[in-house]
Amino acid sequence: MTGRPSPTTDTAAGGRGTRRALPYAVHTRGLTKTYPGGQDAVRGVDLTVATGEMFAFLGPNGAGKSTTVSMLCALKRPSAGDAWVAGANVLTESHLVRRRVGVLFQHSALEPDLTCAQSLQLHARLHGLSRSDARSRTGQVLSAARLAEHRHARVRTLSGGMRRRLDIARALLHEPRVLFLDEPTAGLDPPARARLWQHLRRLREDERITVFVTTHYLEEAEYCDRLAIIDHGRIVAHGTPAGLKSALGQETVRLRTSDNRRAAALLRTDHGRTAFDGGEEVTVPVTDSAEWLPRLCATLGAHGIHIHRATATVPTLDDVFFHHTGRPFDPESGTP
Ligand SMILES: Nc1ncnc2c1ncn2[C@@H]1O[C@H](COP(=O)(O)OP(=O)(O)OP(=O)(O)O)[C@@H](O)[C@H]1O
Repeated sequence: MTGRPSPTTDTAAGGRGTRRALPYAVHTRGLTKTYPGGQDAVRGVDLTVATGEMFAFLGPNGAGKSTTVSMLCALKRPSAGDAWVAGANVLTESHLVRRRVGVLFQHSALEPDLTCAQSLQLHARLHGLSRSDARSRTGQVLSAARLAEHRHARVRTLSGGMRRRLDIARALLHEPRVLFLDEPTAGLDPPARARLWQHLRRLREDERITVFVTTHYLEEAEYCDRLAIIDHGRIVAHGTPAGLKSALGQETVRLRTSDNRRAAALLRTDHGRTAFDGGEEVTVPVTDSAEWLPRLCATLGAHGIHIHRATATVPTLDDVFFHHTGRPFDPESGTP
């Protein structure tokens, strides 16, 4: 890979004042990671994330999200392929990559017994900031995190959501260009998750950074400009949430019947539809539910299957996942 021109070539030295507008914050080609022992965690990932985007990397547990993030942050070495992040190559310019990215992993890196300000100043010093710069940058990131009034509170006394905001503040201390967050909402209740997303959107505007978030919550991917779905180490779909859904050109008919298993089998054989028995209901992707709903119900009625409930819905990201993988999205199901 050495010597190949980077699609995000950046000759600026770094630092906010000298940043150049790069077309891509992240660009990968055939990015691959095979762990010792033969575990193929990431299998030839091609990905582009535009500068300034809020990007979601969606996949079930074990799909390869954390491994990809680690390679993009130059913390794990790819087994094959190329990747550039914020204009630097992860293999040949790993020191630049590490300087230009902020990363938040699932476990907090903060010292529970220090105060918020002490902990951040310590990390700022670890990034090489002078004592006075560390103090002033700590003040800035605490304000951006809406935690200025908690600066003297001990880290362990913060709520889960506040702690995550403080973790994000820590990742922003050295003014990264790309912020990677690995499942930032894990362990938070739904209202705290919604507040954290609001916070991320505000930060993206205020700090003018690219935000790359991994998640296994389908609804969180909806908050992003674009997303990629990873499954068993491969990208199965990428695009805007609306684009991915409309590309299906489908609505979903949902039927609760007296015999879902038989109903799904009948719709497959009689109508050639992809009918899935999800236990509670049968789902059938169709192009026009107004046309298909009566036809499907008539077929089931003719075979003596009673319909308790029939509804039609526009596509969801769940449907997108199903379309590309042939199975419903289950956060726990990704391990090869
Ligand atoms: N250090 C390692 N050695 C061997 N296998 C690993 C290692 N780290 C991860 N794996 C395996 O690689 C695959 C991808 O793991 P990874 O953690 O990247 O997935 P993930 O999508 O981030 O999952 P989660 O949502 O559970 O964090 C899994 O099968 C996992 O068991």
